[in-house]
Amino acid sequence: MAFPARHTNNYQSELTLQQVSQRTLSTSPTSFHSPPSSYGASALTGGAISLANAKHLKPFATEDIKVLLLENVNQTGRDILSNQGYQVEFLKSSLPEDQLIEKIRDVHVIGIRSKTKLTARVLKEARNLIVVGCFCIGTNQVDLQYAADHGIAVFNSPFSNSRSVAELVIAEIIALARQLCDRSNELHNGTWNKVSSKCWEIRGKTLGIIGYGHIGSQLSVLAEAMGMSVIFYDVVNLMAMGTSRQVPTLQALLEESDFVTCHVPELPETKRMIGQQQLEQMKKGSYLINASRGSVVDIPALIHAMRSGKIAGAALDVYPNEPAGNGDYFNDSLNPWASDLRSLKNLILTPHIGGSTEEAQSAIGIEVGQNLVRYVNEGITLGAVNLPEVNLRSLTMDEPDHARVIFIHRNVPGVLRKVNEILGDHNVDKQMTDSRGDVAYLMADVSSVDTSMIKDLYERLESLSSRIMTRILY
Ligand SMILES: NC(=O)C1=CN([C@@H]2O[C@H](COP(=O)(O)OP(=O)(O)OC[C@H]3O[C@@H](n4cnc5c(N)ncnc54)[C@H](O)[C@@H]3O)[C@@H](O)[C@H]2O)C=CC1
Ligand SMILES: O=C(O)C(=O)COP(=O)(O)O
Repeated sequence: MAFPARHTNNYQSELTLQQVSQRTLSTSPTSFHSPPSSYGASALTGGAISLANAKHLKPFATEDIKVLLLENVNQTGRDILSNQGYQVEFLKSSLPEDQLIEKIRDVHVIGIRSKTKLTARVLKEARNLIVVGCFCIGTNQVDLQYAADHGIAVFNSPFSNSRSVAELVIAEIIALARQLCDRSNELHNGTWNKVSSKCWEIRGKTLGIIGYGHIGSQLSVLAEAMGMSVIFYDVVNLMAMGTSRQVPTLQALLEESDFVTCHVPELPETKRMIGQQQLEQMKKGSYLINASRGSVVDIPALIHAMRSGKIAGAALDVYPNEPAGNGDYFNDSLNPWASDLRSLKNLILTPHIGGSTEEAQSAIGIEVGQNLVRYVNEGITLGAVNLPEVNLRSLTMDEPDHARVIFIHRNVPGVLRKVNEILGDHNVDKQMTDSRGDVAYLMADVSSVDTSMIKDLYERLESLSSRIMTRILY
């Protein structure tokens, strides 16, 4: 159980420390809860330690843990969280900011995908939040620094949908080269238009990959298997897969490629990295694909390059503004150039479906769901994208009077001395601490503690000026 889940300065202004402690104590069973039989030990321990008699730590009464899942998170993830006894609210779409703020006030855990923007303004209202699960790859939608500074861990699924994106891009390369979508649309409208002019095989053509990470490198292998030559540009020196080749500059890639595809994260440096100048550097009659983030390509510049014939076709899966849910939304009020895009030939427009396959969504649900449970119940931050990664081996059932102390604090000199003075009255079995930038994460297992000692430990840790968040699991 956690003692208590979280209270920040905001929270403190509503409930005094004592009220928080009393409330948590009164609702907190001090005894060990057996995990539901449907739930495997490896999920709880993250597989790090598979002791047959591992003691599964729990936050305060698990039914008090409130989870909000937005954007149609997969059933696998929903089941993992529900099976813990948490209260899970599930919504199919994202929420407008005002509704999000209302909902986020109460929850300890929020699960989102790429649409929900967890800005500082939203997170400021999330006074009970301890963890965010991004059930996707990208984490650009979350203010990661604000979250870290307030002790909110953020997890994602770094590669569960990479293959799905790579396969979509392969499909798009062939579809663009053969003007497949135009032919299909024409025939849907009753027009037979059998042409070969400017339709190509992809064999022997050069694919230029911008960003050679999980998706880019996977795509490289698939493209070579179909006879393409692959070059890539990345800010990091990377091992080339197969016979692909890293080029030194973006310009070199653009000048040499028949197909250019973007697989970089959204960063200040990647914002409009494909603009008018870069489109001019591309070969005449080449193709552009963007399934990374909508901010990476300057769309008005692309429209111009396609109208002029410089770019023979393009595929876009992502846009600067995307609607919160499904419906009739792709119009000029969402993005001012939407109708211009819709009028272009050989332009494939897809609604951010790169990672939308059964396989990817199911795997992401499991991975992020397990990470969330492991963090809530055991405080383990392995895989967190904004906090130091800290793990401790599980407590065992032979250690009934143990508690796990988690102290997230500002990384300033002298904190460990003070923490150890507080823990020093107890037997500290094991302790691990690490820092990431300004934030440090300490986890310690202490033995021979009863509830009143835990309350005392909690209050003394909370009184340290460096404290960001204290949780005690037992
Ligand atoms: N359309 C969709 O449904 C999906 C879109 N994505 C997007 O794709 C992006 C890439 O995904 P992964 O390959 O998994 O990421 P990754 O982190 O494995 O790889 C990104 C690569 O980009 C490189 N990079 C960063 N800044 C760069 C720059 N300025 N110039 C050149 N290279 C740069 C990095 O060094 C890294 O090698 C994600 O961040 C996400 O935004 C991811 C999954 C699904
Ligand atoms: O994984 C990502 O970063 C994606 O862009 C996919 O996002 P989604 O889960 O489809 O909202």
